[in-house]
Amino acid sequence: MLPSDTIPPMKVGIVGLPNVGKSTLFNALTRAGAEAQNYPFTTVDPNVGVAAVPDGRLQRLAEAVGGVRAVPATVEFVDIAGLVRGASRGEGLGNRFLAHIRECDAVAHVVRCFEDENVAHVHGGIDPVGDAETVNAELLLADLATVERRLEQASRAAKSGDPKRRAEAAALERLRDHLAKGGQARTFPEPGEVSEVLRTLLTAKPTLYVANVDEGSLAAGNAYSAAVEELAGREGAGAVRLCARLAAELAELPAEEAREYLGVLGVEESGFEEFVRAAYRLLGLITFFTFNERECRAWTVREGATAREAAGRIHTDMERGFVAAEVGRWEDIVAAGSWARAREEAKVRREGRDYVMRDGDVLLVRFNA
Ligand SMILES: Nc1ncnc2c1ncn2[C@@H]1O[C@H](COP(=O)(O)OP(=O)(O)OP(=O)(O)O)[C@@H](O)[C@H]1O
Ligand SMILES: [Mg+2]
Repeated sequence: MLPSDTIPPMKVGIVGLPNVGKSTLFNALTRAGAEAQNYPFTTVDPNVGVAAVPDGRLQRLAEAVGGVRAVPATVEFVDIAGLVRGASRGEGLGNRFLAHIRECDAVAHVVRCFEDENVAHVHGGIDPVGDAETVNAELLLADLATVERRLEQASRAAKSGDPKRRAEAAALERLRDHLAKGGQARTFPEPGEVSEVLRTLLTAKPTLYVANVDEGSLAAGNAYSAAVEELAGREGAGAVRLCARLAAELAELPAEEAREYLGVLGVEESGFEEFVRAAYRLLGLITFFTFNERECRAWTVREGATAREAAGRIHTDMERGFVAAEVGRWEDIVAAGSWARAREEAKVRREGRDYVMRDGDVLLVRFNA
């Protein structure tokens, strides 16, 4: 039986100006030890790493189903080189990183919200909204160029008089005007008309702003992070607050020590757990669980996935030979203390292939190999 490695992992690209903390965040996420240094352009080739999705339910479920090993779901992160003004014209490392962003399913946009005179800022002062706009302007210009090219092709095709082609050209024209006025593709009001080109646009990607604050501002935020949250609200993007440096340091400590340190700062988490969860929500992903006598595992599927599709996440053979599924809720299994007990209590249902999975479902697949 082959694992279903045909399904690409969800990929989140980490973008932002140089020296704002992207690689530091990446390290915290993946503990991959990507080089984080106090000078711009430390990162030239994107680092790709896999992060476990923090999920407090998993450990409890693993205990209930027999005290087995807990295996978390994962998301892939790509640490992309710092973006500078002129990138859309190929300045700095221009086109290279625009291409890297294009390959991602979502974008985490890191903005500097910490003051530290030892860390150079590429444009002088701390100005997270201005920084974000600099990066966004480059992404927008790149998108505008893409749409202009498509519009040119569509206009030529529309000369034939084919009404479908003409409608397409008209929609592209409206999209171009939207971008030219500074609107991100994400907020274009008629996405249905241009869905194909939208898939290739950088500003159409689900975006999460990451306000990278100093340790002391983690609990309550600061004026910079508040401004970033407001910006995100205006743009239909998400926002989280974290301290990348702290998260990276804590990733190196034993769990108990890390918890104590966070307690001193008055927070439960360094913000990085919330970041992964927010990225997950942003992508419209949900988690389901499976278990056997060796391990209890969390899996990722898109919202709306059916039981059969979920089975395909585990093994292509399970999808192909799918017969039925037994489905329980994680909290019922934990409350019952075991799967067998939950079944006795009628907390486990039999479902067919078209059952729509819910976040927190525990799935046992019956299939013909
Ligand atoms: N929250 C924070 N508070 C203080 N310093 C921080 C914080 N986050 C990151 N730093 C520091 O900022 C510097 C730059 O970080 P990092 O190398 O991660 O930036 P980068 O965005 O990846 O830069 P580049 O675009 O050059 O690759 C490092 O010295 C790092 O320790
Ligand atoms: Mg870097």
